[in-house]
Amino acid sequence: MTSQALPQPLVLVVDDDAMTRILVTEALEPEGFRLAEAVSGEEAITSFQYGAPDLILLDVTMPGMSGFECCEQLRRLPGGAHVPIVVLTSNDDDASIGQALAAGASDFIAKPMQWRLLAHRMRYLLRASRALAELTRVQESLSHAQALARLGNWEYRIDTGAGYWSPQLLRILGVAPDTSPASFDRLLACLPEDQRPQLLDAFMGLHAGAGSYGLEHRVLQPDGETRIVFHQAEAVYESGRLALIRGTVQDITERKQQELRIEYLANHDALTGLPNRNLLHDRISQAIARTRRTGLHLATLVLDLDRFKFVNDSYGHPVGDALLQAVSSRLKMAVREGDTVARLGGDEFVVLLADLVDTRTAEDVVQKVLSMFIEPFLLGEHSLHISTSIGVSEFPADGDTGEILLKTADAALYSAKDKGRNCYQFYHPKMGVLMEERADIEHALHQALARGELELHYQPKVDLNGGQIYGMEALLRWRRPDIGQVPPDRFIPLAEETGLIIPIGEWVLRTACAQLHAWHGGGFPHLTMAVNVSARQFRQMNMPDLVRAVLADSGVPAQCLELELTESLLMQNQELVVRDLKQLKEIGVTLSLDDFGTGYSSLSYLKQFPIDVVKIDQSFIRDVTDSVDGASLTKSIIAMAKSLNMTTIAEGVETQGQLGFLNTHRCDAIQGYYFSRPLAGSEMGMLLQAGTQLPPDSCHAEPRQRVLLLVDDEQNVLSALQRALRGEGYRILCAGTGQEALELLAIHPVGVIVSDARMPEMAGTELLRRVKGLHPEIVRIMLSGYTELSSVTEAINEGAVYKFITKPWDDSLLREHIRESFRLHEAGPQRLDAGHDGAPRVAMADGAA
Ligand SMILES: Nc1nc2c(ncn2[C@@H]2O[C@H](COP(=O)(O)O[C@H]3[C@@H](O)[C@H](n4cnc5c(=O)[nH]c(N)nc54)O[C@@H]3COP(=O)(O)O)[C@@H](O)[C@H]2O)c(=O)[nH]1
Repeated sequence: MTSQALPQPLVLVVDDDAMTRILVTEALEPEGFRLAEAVSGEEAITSFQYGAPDLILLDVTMPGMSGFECCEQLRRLPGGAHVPIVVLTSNDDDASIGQALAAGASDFIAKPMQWRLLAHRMRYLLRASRALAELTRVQESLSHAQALARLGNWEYRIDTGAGYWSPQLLRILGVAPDTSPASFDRLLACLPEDQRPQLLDAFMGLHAGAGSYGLEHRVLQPDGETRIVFHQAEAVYESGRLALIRGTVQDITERKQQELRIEYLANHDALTGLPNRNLLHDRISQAIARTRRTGLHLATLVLDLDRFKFVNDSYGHPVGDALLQAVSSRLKMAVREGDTVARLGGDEFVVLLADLVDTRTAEDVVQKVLSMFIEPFLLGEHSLHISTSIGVSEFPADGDTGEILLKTADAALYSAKDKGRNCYQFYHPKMGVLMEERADIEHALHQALARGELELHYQPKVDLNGGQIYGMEALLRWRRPDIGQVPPDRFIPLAEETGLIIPIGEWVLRTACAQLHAWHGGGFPHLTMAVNVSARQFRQMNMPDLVRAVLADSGVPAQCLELELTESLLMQNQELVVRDLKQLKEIGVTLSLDDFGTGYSSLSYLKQFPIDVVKIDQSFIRDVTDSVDGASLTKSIIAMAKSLNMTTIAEGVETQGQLGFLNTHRCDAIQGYYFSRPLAGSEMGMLLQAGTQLPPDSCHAEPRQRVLLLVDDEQNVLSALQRALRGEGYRILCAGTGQEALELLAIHPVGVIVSDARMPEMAGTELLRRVKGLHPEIVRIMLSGYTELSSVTEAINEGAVYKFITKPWDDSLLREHIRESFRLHEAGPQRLDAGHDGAPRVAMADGAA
């Protein structure tokens, strides 16, 4: 801003002498000043409060209030501290000058005044006053800024040794303002001892020619508090010589603490406080570097808790978290101070063992780590037995970087898990190949379903009460192009891990039900289909909803679908599992427990679940003929299952001896290579058509009860037939109409039907035609008088009627024909069809053929 732009300055002239006031006015007004007048000190005070003059000319000798007193009062008024006050004194009155300056005057002018110079003097004073005001403002604002930035500054003059510390620096150092010299030594003394050499070196560096320094250090305040500061200083040269060193000290404690917290969080696991993956990688790199130098050994242990998921699911996440914390404490106890225990996430921990004398020591520590899991973990009211599996890799044999060491230890962990729980495994190169294979399978599995590479095979289940196939188990197969069949054990766990089990599991259920529906329609209406559902699959899918939808879409009756569940499934979150299993039972499906005996559950534990069938695991069956344990365990499973109203099926039956054992001990059914391996759908169809069954001497002594259906609209005929057949051991069902007969056939495993020819609504011929279509395996016998022979002949020729018995019948012949028909039925469908092409099949049961 230029001087012209400034408003005209207002000068207050305070003098009891009118002449002086006039002369001042005449000297200043033409020079651009405005003038105000006061004739006394009192008037000057009032005038100042109202007029806010820019400058005051004050006579010292006035009646009433003296100029000195007036000056003092003006200084105390708001806005009066900085206004320039020029006192008018006599030329030789040195005492008054001193007194006026002491009273706060800014300057003095001796009378008589040089009027010509007065305006210049006034302007100069005003400029000086403004500069002073600006300087004060800048100082205040700097002081505020320094306080805000927690930034103090200091100066040190080399020639005089004089120094200056700003108030903010004093605050940072925790030092009260005092008269002690603001020397560099005193500043140095504010640092903790261990950090003083660092600052001293930097300071000496300035003396030696370095232009500046900047360093971070701590200061120790007298009350013991430590602050962290960023300290900068520079050398100032005058005439080529070092004259001054000045510096700033900024308190960065809070920022530093935040940085440290952020750094901590970035490097540690929040739940356990253990180093995380980030920090672990650093530690491994350091350990590798040290091992290279020392020639000692380094081992990396990767641990995974066994059944941690089960703990989380069953007891909830707070218990899971507490378990992880307890595990981290035990792991720290198992290793030395310098070793690292880290958590990579979930239930995966890493222990880094550095400076080992040899591999044996690593093995000893691994054993020690395992032993840390012997005692149960006490978490609130829970006492949990938890074990861990450990994979171990060593530097440099198994990898020369942290990444590779973790990868190889991971491969070893997989192998340890494969071996079973609670064990460890050192890395071997062939495990790396397995890991790569795993990654490859995972990649290909993503496309397998869409590319139609999955298929189902079916393994028959055979009823030991008669030896017939009553159902089958669907077993998933993956035919990888160029590679061939991948066993389900190799890809189902991966499908579970990746979530692919959801679409794959649905595909299995739909495909199995569609195939079953086709077989039902193809003459095997009582077949059942078992589908495997793993624990993870059950958890990830809404099984009741899916089963409802698939049954509705496929048209398969619920009773014909069986779900094979695993024990681990029942050990999951019990409430939810029981709820879903109950829903499945309401739908009507059969629930069976797969691989029974391999898990932890006892049969009595199973009572709480709505399980219908127990599948005895093949590991027991393998031993039944040559191991007392295998035999007695299998016998007790069969006995206990029966006592709980569950049926039993033995899986993995491979030999006649095993079959004989199971038959003798009344196992209900068998499945295994002895009868048939899992077959492709078409092969299974052929096996069904062939009516393959176990030889009668391999089955229970009494064959399955024969079911006979009698159909006649006359009750007395039905009664007479029942009387004639009493004692034959049949289960006899009776129907009064064709419709009623069809309904009974849908529900019961009827082997032979005997129907009257002449009935209202549906004639016997029509009924047997329909039975042929719906249940071709049932042997159909017509009961009729000679008069209906012509209509019956047609049905006979169509194959709808297998035998024709005339009324009135001969009881003993009737019994013989029906026995023969049952034998035919039990021989299987191909025997029934054998008589189709021209062979005589009409028998006259009254003696007529
Ligand atoms: N969740 C799903 N799991 C499935 C599905 N399909 C199969 N599986 C499970 O994979 C495991 C391995 O199955 P697989 O290789 O098919 O082996 C089965 C039979 O082939 C085999 N078996 C049958 N009889 C014998 C025999 O006499 N000896 C012998 N050594 N092995 C035999 O046993 C397996 C049958 O297992 P199980 O289910 O326990 O009855 C297996 O755990 C399958 O459950 C699927 O669609 N979903």
